[in-house]
Amino acid sequence: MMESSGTILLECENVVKRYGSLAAVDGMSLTVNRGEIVGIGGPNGAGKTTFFDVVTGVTPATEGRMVFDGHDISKLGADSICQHGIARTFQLNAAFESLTVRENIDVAAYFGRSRRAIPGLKLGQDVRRQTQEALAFVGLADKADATVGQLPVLDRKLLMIAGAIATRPKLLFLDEPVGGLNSSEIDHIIGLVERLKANGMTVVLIEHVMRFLLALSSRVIIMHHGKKIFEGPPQAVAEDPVVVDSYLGEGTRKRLATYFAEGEVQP
Ligand SMILES: Nc1ncnc2c1ncn2[C@@H]1O[C@H](COP(=O)(O)OP(=O)(O)OP(=O)(O)O)[C@@H](O)[C@H]1O
Repeated sequence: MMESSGTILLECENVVKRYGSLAAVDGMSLTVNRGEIVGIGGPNGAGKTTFFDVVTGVTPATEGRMVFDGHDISKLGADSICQHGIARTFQLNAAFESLTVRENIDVAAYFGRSRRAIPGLKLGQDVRRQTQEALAFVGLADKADATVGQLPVLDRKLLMIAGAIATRPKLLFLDEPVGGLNSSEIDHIIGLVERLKANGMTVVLIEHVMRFLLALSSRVIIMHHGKKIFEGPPQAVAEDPVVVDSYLGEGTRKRLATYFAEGEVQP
């Protein structure tokens, strides 16, 4: 079997990112298998977003090796990495405010999967189809002609996810996809990510909302000070004394224990 069709989609080995004397990411290794959802948690400043930035080429790694779908992407820039098939969303809304929903997704679909030497933005049928599919998938088709600046917060989150999936990625990175959302909006995004998984998407997500992280992830990683301090199934997160000490605290540990025991109380 060729490496590119094997089980492993992404392999990161000993990734380090230094900003001056600070090792924001300090020797992270991570393997992501096709079709799984991996969740990353950890306190503010743990290095989660920086890890995403390095893997998606937003900033170069100081050290380490990253292989995606059989290609060494360690030295590639963000555009090439996206064209290889990794897409991401950002913690804060990243969109062209004065363009419409459709126009924003067109831009992602146009630039996302092929190298465009002359950015003429002459949209072909393929781009239009990708945009339409992404809009329909996230449920924004009715708002395609709305200006982004007028959208409520949930729709903005959906827009970012639509932009990412319009590039037809093999791997989707979601950075705090439910930050700032209320409980029913969180449920809405849980449903959407479950549908992505059912459609074969591989997802790595960062989230502080434990209910979201634990409901979706088959494997959870907790980072602290740039390092992985825990990796295991969601049920084991709150059992880990180091995670409870450095991140969750005793109150959340108890809530999570009840959640897993009864499946009712929301952490
Ligand atoms: N461009 C940068 N220049 C200098 N330091 C940075 C830069 N980006 C991040 N850092 C630092 O790296 C560390 C890790 O930050 P990062 O944003 O990755 O943490 P995080 O785990 O994503 O936190 P949060 O949960 O608050 O989003 C922090 O100390 C941050 O101040």
